[in-house]
Amino acid sequence: METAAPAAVIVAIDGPSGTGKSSTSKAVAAKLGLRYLDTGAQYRAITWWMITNGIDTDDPQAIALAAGKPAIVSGTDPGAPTITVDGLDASGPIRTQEVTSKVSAVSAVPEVRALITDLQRSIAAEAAQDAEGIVVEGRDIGTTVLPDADLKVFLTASAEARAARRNGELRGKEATDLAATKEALVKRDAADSGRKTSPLAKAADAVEVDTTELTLEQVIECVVTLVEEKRTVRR
Ligand SMILES: Nc1ncnc2c1ncn2[C@@H]1O[C@H](COP(=O)(O)OP(=O)(O)O)[C@@H](O)[C@H]1O
Ligand SMILES: Nc1ccn([C@H]2C[C@H](O)[C@@H](COP(=O)(O)OP(=O)(O)O)O2)c(=O)n1
Repeated sequence: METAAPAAVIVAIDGPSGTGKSSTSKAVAAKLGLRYLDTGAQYRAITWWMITNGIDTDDPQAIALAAGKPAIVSGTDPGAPTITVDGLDASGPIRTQEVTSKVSAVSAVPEVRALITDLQRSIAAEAAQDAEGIVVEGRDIGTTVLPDADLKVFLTASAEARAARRNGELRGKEATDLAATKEALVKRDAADSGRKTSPLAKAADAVEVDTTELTLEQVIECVVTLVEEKRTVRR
């Protein structure tokens, strides 16, 4: 008797900055043969385009008018994720402090969210058709983008732990002051949680994992187990 191919699995991972979403999502997707989408990179990409095209990032109307202009393309291989804007590799420029400081304002504009949300849904639908599924990480994936995801995980960690992790990444490049990193991170979380349109929030049916005292490997293992449980139930 022929067995039907297992249905694709859709995993949503949300949480504040520095909780380990990107590292965990990439590793889980690689281990389980799934695709990977970093939605924060897409909001960073549109922010970078606004800055380089002279759009005032404090002017929501100007942002809304320009939102449809850049073509943002995400590559979803967890081993080598890519992001381009109008065909240009944006992976470096989207990580500057200038983009980080402006991304919350740009991503709060409803027209930006509508466009990027559509893009995210089409990437997830394609992965469900052509691959074994996808891990999508961000702020509103479980609540708004993919409310029917098979598994929703909400990662948390203390602000101190998150600031220390971020400083570990920045060391030797830009600022390394722990208090300043923590302040900037808390400010961004507050903006992302406080905006009107699909704020950073835990979905009611998400599994919350506090990563403060866990190693990255422990978090990855925890999420892999949760995905495998879902797959077993459905097979
Ligand atoms: N549980 C953990 N323990 C220690 N460091 C971690 C842990 N999870 C992630 N990190 C590190 O913290 C930094 C931020 O992680 P990242 O995955 O980019 O978080 P996010 O995507 O939530 O902003 C990275 O340098 C990563 O290696
Ligand atoms: N689904 C998402 C993902 C990110 N954003 C916005 C809000 C975040 O502060 C920025 C940047 O997200 P990103 O995940 O790259 O941020 P960090 O890796 O935590 O620094 O994008 C969003 O509004 N919705």
